[in-house]
Amino acid sequence: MATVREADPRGAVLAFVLQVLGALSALGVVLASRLALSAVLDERAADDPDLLIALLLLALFTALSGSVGVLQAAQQRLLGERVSQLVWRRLLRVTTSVDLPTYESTRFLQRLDRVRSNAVSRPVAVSGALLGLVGSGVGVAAMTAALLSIEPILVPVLLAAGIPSVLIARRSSRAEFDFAKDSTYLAQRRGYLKMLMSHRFSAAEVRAFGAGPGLMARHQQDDDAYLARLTTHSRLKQRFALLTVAASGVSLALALLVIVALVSANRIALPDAGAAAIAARLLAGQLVTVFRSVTSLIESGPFLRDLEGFLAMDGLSTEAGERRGLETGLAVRGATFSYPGATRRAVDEVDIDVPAGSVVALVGENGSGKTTLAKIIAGLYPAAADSITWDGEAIEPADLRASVTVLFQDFIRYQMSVADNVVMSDTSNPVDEDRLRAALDRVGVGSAIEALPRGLDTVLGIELEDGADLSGGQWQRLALARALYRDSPLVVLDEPSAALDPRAEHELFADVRRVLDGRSAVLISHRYSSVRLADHIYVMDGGRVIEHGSHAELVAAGGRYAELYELQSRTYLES
Ligand SMILES: Nc1ncnc2c1ncn2[C@@H]1O[C@H](COP(=O)(O)OP(=O)(O)OP(=O)(O)O)[C@@H](O)[C@H]1O
Repeated sequence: MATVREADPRGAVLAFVLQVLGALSALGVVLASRLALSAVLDERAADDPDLLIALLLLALFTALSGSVGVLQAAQQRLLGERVSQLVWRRLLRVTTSVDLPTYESTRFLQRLDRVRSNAVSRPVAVSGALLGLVGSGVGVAAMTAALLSIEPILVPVLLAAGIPSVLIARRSSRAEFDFAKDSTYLAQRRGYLKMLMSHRFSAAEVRAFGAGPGLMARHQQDDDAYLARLTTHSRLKQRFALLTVAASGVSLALALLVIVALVSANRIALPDAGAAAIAARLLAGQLVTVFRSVTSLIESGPFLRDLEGFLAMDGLSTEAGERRGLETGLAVRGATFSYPGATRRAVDEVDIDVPAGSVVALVGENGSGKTTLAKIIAGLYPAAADSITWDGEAIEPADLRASVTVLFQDFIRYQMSVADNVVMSDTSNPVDEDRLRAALDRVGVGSAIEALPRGLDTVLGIELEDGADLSGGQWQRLALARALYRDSPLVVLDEPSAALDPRAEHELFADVRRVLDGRSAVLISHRYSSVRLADHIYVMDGGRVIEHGSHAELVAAGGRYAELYELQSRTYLES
C-alpha cells in the first residue's frame, strides 16, 4: 500500500473513495429493492408515491453502481501504470548502479530475469488486490449489516465459505512462485532464441548460415517443455480455483435454502426474503472478490520478497566520483581478478605503468586477460586493495571511473541521434557543440556526419522513424569520438581499429598523439602496425605480463612479442 501511496497519493485516495462508493451503492440497491418489493407486494397503485420513490431509488443506485464500476476500472488502470513506473524506477536504479562484477554472476542474471519478468507486475496486482479488498471489505460489511437486520442466521452460512478459500490460497501461492522459479532458465532461453530470430542484429548471420530452421526447432522444443510444465501447473491451479468457487457456491445455495425455509415457516416476510436473496447474492460476489484479493496478496508474497531482496542488494555505487588530472602517471601493482565461479585468475599479479602523456599498448593472444585488465584500470572491476595508484596515491574506484574513459571492443550503437551517440560519455554536463564537432573531426567522421539528412540530429537505427545507419567503421569512429568527447586525462581503447580500413587506421594511429590531444592512453590491439607506435608495450599471457619494453627492445629480445610481430609481418608480406 505504501508503494501505491508513493506512486500516486491522490489517485490512491480517489480509488479508495470509488471502492467505498461502489460498495455503498450496492447496499443502496438492496435497500431500494426491499422498498420496491414491499410496495409491490402491498399491491400499491402504479402511481403510488412510495412505489415511485422506491423504483427511482432502485434505478439510481443501480446506475450509480454501474458508473462507479466504469470509473474504478479507469482509475485502477492509471494507478497500475504509476505503480509499475515507480517499481521500474527503483529496479533500474539498482541495475544501473550495481557493480560490474555482479553482472558476471549467473545467479544475479537469473534473478534479474525473474524480477524483470515477474516481480514487477506483482506490485501492480497487489495494488489492485488491496483496492479490491477495501471495496469488497466495505461491501461485505454493508451486506452483512443488511442481512443481520433481516435474518442473522444467513451471515455465518455465507462467511463460512471463506475458510476453505483462504486455506487453498496459501497452498496455491507457493505453487505459483515455485513454478516461476523453476521455469526461469527455460523462459530465458526461449527469450534469447526469440530475439535471435526476430532482431536485426542477428538477421544476416541467421540467413547466411541458414540457421533459421534449427533455431526454430530448438525454440519449439523449449515451447513444448514450457507448455508441458504450464499444463501441469494450470491443472493444479484449476483445482484450487474450482474448490474456492465450489465453497462459495455451496454457501450461497445454503443461504438461499435457509431463506426459503424461513419464508415457509413464516419467519420473514416476502419483501425481506427478496432483499435477503439479493443481499446474499451480492455478499457472495463480494466474498469472492475478498478471497480473490487475499489469494492474490498471499500469492504475491514470495515474488515481492524476491523483489524487495533484489532492491536492497549490496554493492551499489551511486557516488559520482571526482575527475582528477594526471600529473605523473598511473601505476598498477599486483592487480588480480577472477570471474565468479572461475577456477583460474583472468588477471594474475599484474604490474604496469602508464606515465602521463604516454601511449602504452597491451598485446597478447585471445583470452590472455587484456580486456579484464582494461576494466580494472577503468575502475570497473576491483583489483586487490591499493593495487592502483594515481600520481603516486591510492584512488577510490569512483574517482578512477570519473578520470578514465574506456572504449570497449563491443561498444554500444545507441539508437539515438548522432549528437547523443557522442555526448553519452558526459551526460552530467551541458552539451558542448564545439567539443562535439571537434571530437568528430578528430576521428575523421565529421564530413560523413554532415552528409546525413539531418546532420548531428540524424537518428541512427533504421528501426526508428527517419532513422539512418552507418557502416561498421563509421560506427567505430563515432564510438572513438564518444571516448574523446569526455574530458578525461586517460583513455583505454580496446581494439579501437578492428572495423577500420587500413587508410583510416593509418590516419588515426600514425598520428595517435594528435588524436589523443594530450591524453595518456592504454591501447589494446592485435594490429602490430598500431602497437609498434606505442611508447611501451606489455605482452600478456594467461593473465600475466610475460614481457614488456619498447617495440625495438621487444623485437630485439626475440621473445613472444617478436614471434607474434614476425608472424603478422610475414602474413602481410606473403599475401
Ligand atoms: N564474463 C566472464 N566470465 C568468466 N570468464 C570470463 C569472462 N570474460 C572473460 N573471461 C575469461 O577471462 C580470461 C581473460 O579474458 P579477456 O576478455 O580479458 O581476454 P582478452 O585478452 O581481452 O581476449 P581477446 O583478445 O580475445 O579480446 C579468458 O580466459 C576468458 O575466458
